[in-house]
Amino acid sequence: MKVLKFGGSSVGHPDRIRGIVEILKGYYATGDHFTVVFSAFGGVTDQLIEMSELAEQGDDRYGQLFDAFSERHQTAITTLLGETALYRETSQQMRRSHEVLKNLLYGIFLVREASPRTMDYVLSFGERSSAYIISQALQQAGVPTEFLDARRIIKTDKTFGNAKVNFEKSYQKIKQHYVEHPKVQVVTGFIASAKGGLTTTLGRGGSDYTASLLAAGLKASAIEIWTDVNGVLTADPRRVKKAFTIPTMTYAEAMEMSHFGAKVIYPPTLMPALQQRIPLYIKNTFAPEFEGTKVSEDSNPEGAAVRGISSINNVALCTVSGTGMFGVPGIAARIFGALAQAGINIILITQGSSEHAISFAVQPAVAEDARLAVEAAFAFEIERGVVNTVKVERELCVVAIIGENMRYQPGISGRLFRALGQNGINAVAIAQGSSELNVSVVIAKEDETKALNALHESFFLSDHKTLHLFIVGVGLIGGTLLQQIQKQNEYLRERRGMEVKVVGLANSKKMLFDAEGIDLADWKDQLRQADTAIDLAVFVGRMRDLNLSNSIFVDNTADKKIATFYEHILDESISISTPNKIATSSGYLQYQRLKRIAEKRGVQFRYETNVGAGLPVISTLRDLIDSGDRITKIEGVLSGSLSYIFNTFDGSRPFAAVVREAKEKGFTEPDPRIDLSGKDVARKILILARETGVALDAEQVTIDSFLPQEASEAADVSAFFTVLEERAAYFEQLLQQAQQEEKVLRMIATLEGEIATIGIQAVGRDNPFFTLSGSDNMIVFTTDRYSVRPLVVRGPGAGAEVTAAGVFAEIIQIGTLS
Ligand SMILES: NC(=O)C1=CN([C@@H]2O[C@H](COP(=O)(O)OP(=O)(O)OC[C@H]3O[C@@H](n4cnc5c(N)ncnc54)[C@H](O)[C@@H]3O)[C@@H](O)[C@H]2O)C=CC1
Ligand SMILES: N[C@@H](CC=O)C(=O)O
Ligand code: NA
Repeated sequence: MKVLKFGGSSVGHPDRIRGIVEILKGYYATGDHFTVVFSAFGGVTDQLIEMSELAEQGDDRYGQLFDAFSERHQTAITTLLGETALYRETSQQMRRSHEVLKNLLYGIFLVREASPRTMDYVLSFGERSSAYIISQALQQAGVPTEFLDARRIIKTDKTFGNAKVNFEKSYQKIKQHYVEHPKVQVVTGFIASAKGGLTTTLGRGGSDYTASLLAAGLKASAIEIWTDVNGVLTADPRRVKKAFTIPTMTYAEAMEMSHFGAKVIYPPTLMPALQQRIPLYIKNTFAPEFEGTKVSEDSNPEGAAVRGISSINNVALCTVSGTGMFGVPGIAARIFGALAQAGINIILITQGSSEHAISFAVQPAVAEDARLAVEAAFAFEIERGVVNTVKVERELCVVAIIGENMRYQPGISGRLFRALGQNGINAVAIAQGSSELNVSVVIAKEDETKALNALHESFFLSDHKTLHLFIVGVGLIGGTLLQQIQKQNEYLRERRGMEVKVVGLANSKKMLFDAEGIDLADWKDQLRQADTAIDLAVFVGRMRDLNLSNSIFVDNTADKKIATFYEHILDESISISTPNKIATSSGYLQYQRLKRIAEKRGVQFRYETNVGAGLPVISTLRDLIDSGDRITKIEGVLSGSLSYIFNTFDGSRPFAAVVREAKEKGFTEPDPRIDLSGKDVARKILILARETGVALDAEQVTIDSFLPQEASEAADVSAFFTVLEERAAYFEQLLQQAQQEEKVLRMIATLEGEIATIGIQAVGRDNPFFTLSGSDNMIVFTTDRYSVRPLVVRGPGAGAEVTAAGVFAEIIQIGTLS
């Protein structure tokens, strides 16, 4: 024998009931014995409460609600039974029953009173109507059924609203009834009766309770709870989009999950069945073929350590502290005694072993009462200053990981706190029961969704991670990056288990957000049509408010302003990847501060493309230093555009034309004067110096400019090109001089000790920089270990594809680390 229960919205509408009839027909066809429990049609219990309240207040609008109630059931009968004899019988029977309810409501209206006893009777009409109608529909579908009013078999005391079951008597009646009634019994959930035939109800989760009592009384082989979701999920799917069904879990785990508000089952009411170890299946009426969740006592120590993640979304944390608490027995008893006396339920308790403070979480609504109760209990100590007044912190929530197997696996808490820490979520209080069934952490309420997602990703989807990108600047590099992401997303998803979503995008005019990810196929149109003007402060505010896990800010501009927001962004625990050199090459103190904040917040501040574009220059330098090498000299051709210009300028075209070409090819900075003046190279050698630990500032880099003075002083880019054109002969002369000596021109940067210099040099065949071509960069590291033959990094050091790819790779690295 199996006990099935259908409830909530799965009995909300005749169409859905038809689905249930189909499921039950299937059961009947297999020849298995079963009985089925129904709760009232979705929303009906609340409507009955509302009618009674109106009637009690003398408000005759209760009549309209009653009419709607009656109509709803008649419509269900018509829809389910059509024009048949059974329809007429059912409809009439229902009218007779509802007439009683109508009179009852009128009685309440007259005496202006709805006692708990009366209310239980009123509420019984919900289950009695639904179970009766469905039993008739099943009969019509060929399943021989009988409607069973559970008041006949479940006996309770007279605690109306939440009656206590007389198990012995109920089990006996259940057994007897089922022996005498071989047809499929269609049972009303939630209701029972007390001595004298008085109607009672079973309290929260009442219909589950009915099913559980039947299962225990009948020694059933299984209970199936049919609802409107795919079993118990790893997390609340409204908050965690990637939550999935937990295929098996233990009773204890199911109880923990439900305590935290996974509303699928209400285990306290399932106790009778659980005590007899009857397995429980949670299934979806809308997807009957789906396996759902099996809850049983089988635990599998080999299985996943964490089964589910849950939260309580609003708590207040009260802390009692003071010097008078250390080593004094009875303090905890007094605190919790006072709270018990005030009728306050405690959600979580923590005390550090210094015994200096005890914290407990309660519902915010009772926090003030809790404070008063404890302060009254400790009035004497508070007056003497040995116990402090109670500190109440609000706007908090509790997130918890749940699983029986946690106790077998070390490292679970480490993972928990790493996931929270990397997302900038501060743990206010921590509690873990010694059963290790759950680890609970109190955090800020605003971080709840982010925390749930971060934890879910960390424990269930370690091979499935979503990165949330906020990209500012969609020029050459930014635009190419978006193209690369769009092209590579499928590979990353399938091969690396990584989803890269661009959730914020801005150019110099507009900004655009979509937490689900902006469609990269037409980001240009979307940005053009966006109605929000770019405002960086607002952009940063939105990043914070969206509060998404694994958020990364990508600055693809050359703008100074944006760099001023970096500190704030890192402080919000958002990582940064940028090709923009402004932040790293401005004041040394700011550079240091950014690194410190990133470290403090456990996020990444990365800028590999600042030097050598996509070439691994900064990472190589870091590897050398981290592994204990000492840098003695760095020499390099660090400008892609100058490299290209000198490799291309052969006298056949004017110098200005070659510079223009370098700009068109995307090698120069948005303002090419920055490259030609040596400023860009100066920034790069400065960054390398800083990475080696030399605290240089820009003024300390000596630049030996090769530009004629008028070019250096040109007011804007167009004036600059005019000067380059006018001074064509000057550049030709530079070239000829080099050519006469069979040399080539190179802009070379050098760092030796604390001295950084930059200058143009004519180099011959014996010089390693001689052979460079295209936009090549070449960085030569001389170190203690690489002293005779230095370590060399060489390759294209500018250009859209290689630079964007460098940024993209860095984004993936950040994602892998987080
Ligand atoms: N082009 C290259 O080969 C390399 C470039 N970089 C760096 O990459 C960055 C971007 O360079 P490109 O893409 O070549 O320049 P770009 O001029 O093509 O793109 C920059 C974009 O940023 C936008 N922008 C400027 N200020 C903005 C603001 N406040 N808000 C929103 N958008 C803003 C501009 O409108 C422009 O579309 C620069 O910092 C550059 O130094 C780094 C390595 C190599
Ligand atoms: N404009 C730069 C691009 C890379 O940072 C260069 O020419 O090297
Ligand atoms: Na690089």
